[in-house]
Amino acid sequence: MDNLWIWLVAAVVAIAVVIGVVLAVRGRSKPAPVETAEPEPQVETPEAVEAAAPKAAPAAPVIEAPEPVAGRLVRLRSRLARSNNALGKGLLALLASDRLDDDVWDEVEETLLTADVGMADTTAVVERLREQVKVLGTRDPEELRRLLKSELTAVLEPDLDRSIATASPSGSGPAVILMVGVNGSGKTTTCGRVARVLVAEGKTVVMGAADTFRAAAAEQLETWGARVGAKVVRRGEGADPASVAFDAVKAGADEGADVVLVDTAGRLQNKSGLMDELGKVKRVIEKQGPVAETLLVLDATTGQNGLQQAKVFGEVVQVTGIVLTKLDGSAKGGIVIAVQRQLGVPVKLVGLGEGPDDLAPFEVGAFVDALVDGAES
Ligand SMILES: Nc1nc2c(ncn2[C@@H]2O[C@H](COP(=O)(O)OP(=O)(O)OP(=O)(O)O)[C@@H](O)[C@H]2O)c(=O)[nH]1
Repeated sequence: MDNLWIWLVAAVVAIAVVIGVVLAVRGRSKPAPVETAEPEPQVETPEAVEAAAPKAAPAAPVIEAPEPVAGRLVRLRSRLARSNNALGKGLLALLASDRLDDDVWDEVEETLLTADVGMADTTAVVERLREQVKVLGTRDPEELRRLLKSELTAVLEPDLDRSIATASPSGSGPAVILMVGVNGSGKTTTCGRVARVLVAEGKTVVMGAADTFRAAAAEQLETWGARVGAKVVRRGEGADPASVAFDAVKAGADEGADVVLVDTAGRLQNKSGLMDELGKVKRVIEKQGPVAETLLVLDATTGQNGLQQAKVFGEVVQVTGIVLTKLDGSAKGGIVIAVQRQLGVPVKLVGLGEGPDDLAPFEVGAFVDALVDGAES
């Protein structure tokens, strides 16, 4: 019996040992526990950081929407009136004098001349006014105001076509608009502002930076292009302006653009060189088709001086419209009358500030109102 107990105990111990061994072996073959320790810090190079950073999509250029074009002159009237109040007020004060004698009429004439109206138109306006006042025998201020406005309106030829051509005269291909004028007059700014309006009207526009004389001009145009959503064709500084203009027109034609705006250089240090260059730009463009519009950009603050320079341009390229810039900075609104009359070309656009929407279609009625009535409505 004793032996039986000994054997039983031995058997239990043996079984326990076997089970222990089996469990120990299993335990060792278990997968190692997942390590939770922090990974070794790695040295990050700027390149690695850049590569690891999520790639941001290139920011789409923000295309700006311009203010409506219609009625801009009325909206910007205070800019005009600010510098021209003297003309209207001065004239009306004179006309309201107790006695309208020769001296007063001489003063009326002088006021118009000081406002840069120019000799021929001043004489014409004064003569007609004198006659009307005499015939009507009126001294009523409102009637005099009406007469003055009507005479100024007449010399500004309100029936001239002031639209900007946006169709090619040949009927196919883009309408090419050439921007000419002395440097600093505002050609590049005008290109950008016109493009801005055209794009907003749903037209596709290509701009050619044919002012290769001044590198900043091409950059300025490119900035405008990005803002308004218009492609800009440019070459390096000193490139042949005519070839840039040609390439811009070709790009416009290839892409089916509606309008190609060509910005040109305007330095006058070497007048004959400049004019030769301008003539060549036009000729080269015309190998692909006629120019739809040649806009002469004039700085209103240069007065009669600017007019002389403008005439030189007219001898080389056939100017079809005038853009009179910086009218906000000129106290001589009468220059509009002189420019149009002496160049025989309509003023189509006027610049009344440096802002992107400060270029207004010229409207005779709104202009004369602002000139005579000043800032009051
Ligand atoms: N106050 C005012 N400034 C204007 C107007 N139009 C243009 N300017 C400013 O005139 C300066 C010259 O304008 P640009 O467009 O560079 O002249 P540009 O004719 O292209 O000059 P170049 O490239 O040197 O031939 C800029 O500072 C414009 O902002 C305007 O109607 N009113």
